[in-house]
Amino acid sequence: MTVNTAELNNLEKDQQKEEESLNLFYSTQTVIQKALKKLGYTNEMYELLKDPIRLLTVRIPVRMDDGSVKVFTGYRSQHNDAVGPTKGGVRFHPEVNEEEVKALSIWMTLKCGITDLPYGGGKGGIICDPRKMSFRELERLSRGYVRAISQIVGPSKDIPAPDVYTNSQIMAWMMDEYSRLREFDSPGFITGKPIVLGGSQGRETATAAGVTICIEEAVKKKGMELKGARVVIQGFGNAGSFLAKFLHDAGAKVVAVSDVYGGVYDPNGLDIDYLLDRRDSFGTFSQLFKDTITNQELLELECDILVPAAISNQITAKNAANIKASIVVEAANGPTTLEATSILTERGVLLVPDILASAGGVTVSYFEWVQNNQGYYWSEEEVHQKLAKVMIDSFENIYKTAAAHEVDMRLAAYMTGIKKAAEASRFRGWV
Ligand SMILES: NC(=O)C1=CN([C@@H]2O[C@H](COP(=O)(O)OP(=O)(O)OC[C@H]3O[C@@H](n4cnc5c(N)ncnc54)[C@H](O)[C@@H]3O)[C@@H](O)[C@H]2O)C=CC1
Ligand SMILES: O=C(O)CCC(=O)C(=O)O
Repeated sequence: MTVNTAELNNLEKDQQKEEESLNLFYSTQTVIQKALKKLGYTNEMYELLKDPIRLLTVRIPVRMDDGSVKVFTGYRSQHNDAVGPTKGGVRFHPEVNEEEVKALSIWMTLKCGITDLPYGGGKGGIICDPRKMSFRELERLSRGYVRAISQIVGPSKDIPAPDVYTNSQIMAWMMDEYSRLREFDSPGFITGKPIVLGGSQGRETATAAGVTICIEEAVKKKGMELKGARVVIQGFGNAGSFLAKFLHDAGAKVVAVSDVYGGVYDPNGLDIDYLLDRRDSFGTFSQLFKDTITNQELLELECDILVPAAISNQITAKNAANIKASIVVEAANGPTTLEATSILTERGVLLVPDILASAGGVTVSYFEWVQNNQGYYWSEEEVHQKLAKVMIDSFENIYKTAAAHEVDMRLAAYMTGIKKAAEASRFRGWV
């Protein structure tokens, strides 16, 4: 078969388009530009907000248990600090890269804007596979990361938190290392800590609680009932596992859940308590089962509500037409590409975007930081009531913005989220 030059050019263009749609940073910039334009800002504002103001790349030498030294690469990206200190999680994952961390830090600005928190966005990551490291190696890596980024972080500069494959133990080591460096106790340096070290009630389940509230609101908008609704969840870590529990307890039928290796499916509903009991600290359980499905099969299952709660780029132009759910709620950061967003929206699927749906985590992180600053701690009930108000108000605001501007929920969320950073930058005279 011969292919002529025009066909080759088209093939290259198609390939480029596909690559672009999977590039989180590029697609984020595209939506930021649209949102700023809709809000009437000049291109200068876009020039300021299209990139993080600061990105630090660090090399972290770690003595491994066998005596050898391994050098890890890490990042901390600070998108915009016009509103206040930057805030966002740290991810430990083999696929962490600079572009991803930059995009994630922009999304943190948007989440903080949507929920009206006094922060800009930050995010960090280390290229590593914590599943293949010992407890002590992880401790040395966590402490090394804090020493490497210590100049640009702090309780009123940039406040880290947990994200993929990091947890309250890692936050505790990081807080301890920072406190040692500064020679005073600094609980407000990081959130997502164990309760005994100044962690907040409800932070561990906050992301899932926020997603649950968004699902309740979305179900109402669609005129559906949560009780009996069939739910599929991709990912069974911090976000996915607690979400499965909350929805199961609310009477929904969780028919499938998955981890990195695959998923389990039962059209009659899964035994969520059993799965919670069997998962490990990395949100892994599926290897205990013989009869599993792939993550791709899971996304396309018959269901009413689909929640991607694992990693990015899961719903793409290739599978968006096969998604059966009428509500998709993004617990993960960046699980749906822009092309897939258009396909789902055109098909009438209600898509609740990541920067709204997963904002419960940073909201309760803010509550944790406030409690650390005032040295007075709230009950779980108080935290939950405050979180519910923030999530319901944010959902309603974005739903109304989408209707008023006749745009999808993602663009409406970007418009709402970017406004605060843009206005703060304008008042400071930066643009
Ligand atoms: N933990 C938090 O407070 C927040 C988390 N998120 C987002 O939620 C998502 C999940 O985060 P966590 O639950 O904290 O992480 P986690 O590390 O606790 O769990 C991750 C889950 O995803 C699964 N997974 C990993 N790679 C996968 C792949 N290639 N395909 C399918 N499943 C895969 C893992 O097996 C595990 O079940 C991420 O996108 C994260 O950025 C968003 C806001 C806050
Ligand atoms: O809790 C936080 O500060 C940040 C959580 C986070 O990294 C996220 O929402 O993606």
